[in-house]
Amino acid sequence: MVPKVENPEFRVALRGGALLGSPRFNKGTAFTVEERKAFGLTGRLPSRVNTLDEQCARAWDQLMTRETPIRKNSFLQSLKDQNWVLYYSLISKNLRELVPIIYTPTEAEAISNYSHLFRRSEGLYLTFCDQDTMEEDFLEQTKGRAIDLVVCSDAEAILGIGDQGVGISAAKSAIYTLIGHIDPIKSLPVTLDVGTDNEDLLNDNLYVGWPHRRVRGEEYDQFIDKFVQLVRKYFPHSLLHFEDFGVTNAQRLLARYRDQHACFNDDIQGTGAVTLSCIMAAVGVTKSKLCDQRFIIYGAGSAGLGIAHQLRDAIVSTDNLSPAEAAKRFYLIDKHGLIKESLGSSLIRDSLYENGFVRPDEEWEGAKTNESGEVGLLEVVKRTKPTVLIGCSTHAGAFTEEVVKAMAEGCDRPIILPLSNPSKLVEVDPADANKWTEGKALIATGSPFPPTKMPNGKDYIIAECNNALIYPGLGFGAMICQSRRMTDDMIIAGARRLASLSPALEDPDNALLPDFGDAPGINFEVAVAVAEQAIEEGSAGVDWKKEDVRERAKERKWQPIYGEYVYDPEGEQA
Ligand SMILES: NC(=O)C1=CN([C@@H]2O[C@H](COP(=O)(O)OP(=O)(O)OC[C@H]3O[C@@H](n4cnc5c(N)ncnc54)[C@H](O)[C@@H]3O)[C@@H](O)[C@H]2O)C=CC1
Ligand SMILES: CC(=O)C(=O)O
Ligand SMILES: [Mg+2]
Repeated sequence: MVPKVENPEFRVALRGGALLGSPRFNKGTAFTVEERKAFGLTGRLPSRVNTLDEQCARAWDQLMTRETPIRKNSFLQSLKDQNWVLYYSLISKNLRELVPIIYTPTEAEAISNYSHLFRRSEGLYLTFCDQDTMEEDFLEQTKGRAIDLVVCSDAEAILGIGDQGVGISAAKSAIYTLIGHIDPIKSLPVTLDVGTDNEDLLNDNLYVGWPHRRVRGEEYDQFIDKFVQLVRKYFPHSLLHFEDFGVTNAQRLLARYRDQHACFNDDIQGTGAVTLSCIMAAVGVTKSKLCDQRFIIYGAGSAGLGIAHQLRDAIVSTDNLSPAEAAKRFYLIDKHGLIKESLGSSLIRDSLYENGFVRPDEEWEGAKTNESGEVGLLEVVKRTKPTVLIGCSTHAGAFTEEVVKAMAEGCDRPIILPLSNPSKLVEVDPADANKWTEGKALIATGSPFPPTKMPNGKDYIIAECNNALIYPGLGFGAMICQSRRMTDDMIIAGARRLASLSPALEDPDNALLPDFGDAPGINFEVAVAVAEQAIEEGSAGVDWKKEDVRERAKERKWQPIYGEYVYDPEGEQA
């Protein structure tokens, strides 16, 4: 049954302790007197019946007694384990304050301590050594559930903190619910545990994942394929979201499966989309065009590749350039310096080469290099005079004063996006970038940062250019219209809609992207744009019409409010 937005009614088969132990159905002290009688709860609860608002007030007070972000994160995790409606309601009412607690930056700390903070399992764990029972395990966990969304990770490249063995899917799933209105019972976070190469975890007796080196090659591919085929078989209309895979697997898996199923790689496509929106807003402020920009992308992994492709495609479609011409505007840098022809071959560099992103050697003759012949960021900045500098390298502090000042010499309003997460890995603190450019830089970051002061004393709000500002809407849009694919045009439609809602379009001194506090409404608009595009290109379900999208999307929104329960031994159980 799809709950309606107001007063959803559920037929529930659970009673007593089992009902209080179900985070989906538990209401705690908000069970009404009638429900307490019908479900055997009268003796299990204190007398007073609370409203959801009262419960939120109590939970907020308790949360505030936890002094550090990580303790707040643990408290909220426990709340999620107990009562979904209360958890999502509390965070929805305080999005700006609490998203940084359950997502970047605090979630990075929680994931790196996953085994030590572990209390209760969440979602589906598929472990390489148990793959003989993969189908049984999959069915057991999804029994009776109409899954619309599967969020999976093999945890090889979590945020900027690398191989963590286990983690992230549940946090990304929660953001889908908070910002994208997706019913949590329809969303399945999946941990694909293929081992870890993280020595600290392998040597940790409390490590809860599979204590084995990462499985790679053919065996890895077969394991992932077995999982993807289960998703396709049992939930053919679901969206399959890949998160924080290592860059090679991220790229390969997306290419392999995106024509078979609605697949989405958040680090590649979600980051590409939100960065495109941010830069569209910034070029609106500078009154220039996308094709007028010179882009340096510092970090050529999943995020860097996704950003380069998304920007290049947008230049092609907006400014009518050929892909090869558009690619000439980009300078990509990885940990071996500027990616130019003589840097040597790798799967990633080869694919960059095919797409025209590798710079010709002759262009760099005479450039200053290090002893290994690599051309570093400062030299690239000095020689190319970029208008846009994007960081997705995990290299904290890489955008030094010298780099930022060199950039500011070459353009009036440098667009500087240090996107690495969590906050401690940011390529430049926005306050420094603002100071070194005398307030001229247009800045957005991957994790939240406080506003900085403009020379005129006004606050400059640092937009959060994080894929979480767009992936929930992209996903919701694809899901509601049962799109068989997540196409590039659907993603661009979502990115354009987000860009059109930028506060900087009305006031050039305002943030480049909307505030996270407004993310649910913004993502609803993104979802509508995505579904409209899916219908236009024939990817959506047959009964979808563009003019109905908005109303139908509204009906599908999940809200954190308590339903009314009727006891029914044949009813829902989890
Ligand atoms: N704001 C957002 O929405 C997103 C931010 N990110 C962040 O971007 C960062 C990178 O993530 P992924 O692309 O997934 O990682 P990745 O491991 O796929 O790529 C990292 C890239 O940075 C390069 N790199 C590493 N150290 C470097 C150094 N010292 N100098 C120059 N280049 C260096 C590597 O060669 C590689 O090309 C992470 O901090 C991640 O949290 C990733 C996805 C979304
Ligand atoms: C935001 C995100 O997906 C990352 O940092 O990996
Ligand atoms: Mg990620």
